[in-house]
Amino acid sequence: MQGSKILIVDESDIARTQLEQGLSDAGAVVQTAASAHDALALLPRWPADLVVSGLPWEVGSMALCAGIRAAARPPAFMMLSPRPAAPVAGDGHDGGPRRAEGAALPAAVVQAHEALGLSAAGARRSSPPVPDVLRFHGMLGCGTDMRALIERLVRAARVDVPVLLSGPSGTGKELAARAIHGESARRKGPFVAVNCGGVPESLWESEFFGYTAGAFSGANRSREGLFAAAHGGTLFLDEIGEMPLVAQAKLLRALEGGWMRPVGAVREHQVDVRIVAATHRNLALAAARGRFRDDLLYRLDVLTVSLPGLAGRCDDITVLARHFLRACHTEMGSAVDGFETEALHVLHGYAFPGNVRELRNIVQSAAAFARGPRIGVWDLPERVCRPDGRAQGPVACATPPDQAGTSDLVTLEECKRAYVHEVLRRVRGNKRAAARILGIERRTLYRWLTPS
Ligand SMILES: Nc1ncnc2c1ncn2[C@@H]1O[C@H](COP(=O)(O)OP(=O)(O)OP(=O)(O)O)[C@@H](O)[C@H]1O
Repeated sequence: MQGSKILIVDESDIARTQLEQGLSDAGAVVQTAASAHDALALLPRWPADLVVSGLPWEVGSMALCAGIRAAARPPAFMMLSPRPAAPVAGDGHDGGPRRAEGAALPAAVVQAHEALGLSAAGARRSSPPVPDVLRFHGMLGCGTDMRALIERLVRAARVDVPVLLSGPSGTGKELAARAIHGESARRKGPFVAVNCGGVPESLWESEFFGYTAGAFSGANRSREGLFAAAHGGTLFLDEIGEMPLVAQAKLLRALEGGWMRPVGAVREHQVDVRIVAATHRNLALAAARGRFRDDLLYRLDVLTVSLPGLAGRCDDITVLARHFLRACHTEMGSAVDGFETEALHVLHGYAFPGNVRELRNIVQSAAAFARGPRIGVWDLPERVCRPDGRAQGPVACATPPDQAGTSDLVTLEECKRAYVHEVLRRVRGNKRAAARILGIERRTLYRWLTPS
């Protein structure tokens, strides 16, 4: 029932209200109509998973049923048996099917809904469709951008020259480097990764080139460096923009022909290593400012592959969120098995400054704290729902300079949505309580929550 879209059609206000409240409490998203005509007018705009009709067969239900069957994607149809006539003294049972009344009516619909196996279908239909998923050496995504990225990585893997991966933090640069290695002729050789920003300048040479016994005090034994460890394979230099200038000069020498000399050694060794480097910085700008060597940049910048930020890539967000949730099943034993449509909607609008890594963390935390079987808006971290967490759309990017300082302002509609989500989050998804706080009817809240 959770997330299923149900349209109730009944001429009686009382019956509609009873059903609406009972089914909403059971987790369904409910709309109502008083006649077959109104219902058929609503359905193209609001595709329901199930239509529940309390109209008599000849006066309404037959027309409704015929209209639904003509739809491109007909919802399931459930007809309530006729309302009992006014009781007649001494008439205990008329022999026909008895219609549940009062609180028993919604419960009977929920039961029938489940018996008909509509739950899963309903939930599936109310979520966005799953786009075709592309997988490449542990990378997931969909659409033309992902296809183009895979093609570029495959082409980069085929030629044995340095590759420079650029993109904001958490976009999958290390994953892409592993993919290039795994797809290349060097795949049987080692893949050695190092974060250049994490190696102190004083240790750089011994870390990368190794040292001989007695090269310095404490060097009792010789030790091979990262270049030697990557011989025959790929050396991944993450955050190369953070490398000290002195180290850059030494790296350049090693890249020219693969020659390097361990600290304390007399002779140079030649190693066969392919370099894949990554950065979140603009290296050309860093070079222009004298913080990165031009000649090293030219040497590295033979093939470049840029990885895009996650914000606004709705299909990828859906695919990745589901992928990380599946991982939570296996790694954390989480029983949460999906997302409320609205939660995905909120994720689609979030700016994701930490990109895919942040999405993974958000899903893990939501799965750990979720109260229901599916992740709802109220399970997402607060920052994701706040207006200042929203991705800046093309309109904001196009803000003219004389309006500088206003690009973080959102529309009234965005502000309303964010506030509604915040209220829902605080009341842990209780829509009755949220509607009370917002001062609106529950059906208005449902309408706001239904993506147009
Ligand atoms: N396309 C993707 N499919 C699946 N997982 C991904 C994808 N992109 C990134 N990830 C996951 O996101 C996390 C961050 O990825 P990764 O470390 O490769 O990013 P990065 O760009 O190298 O980050 P940084 O610049 O901070 O080092 C990892 O857990 C990675 O598995």
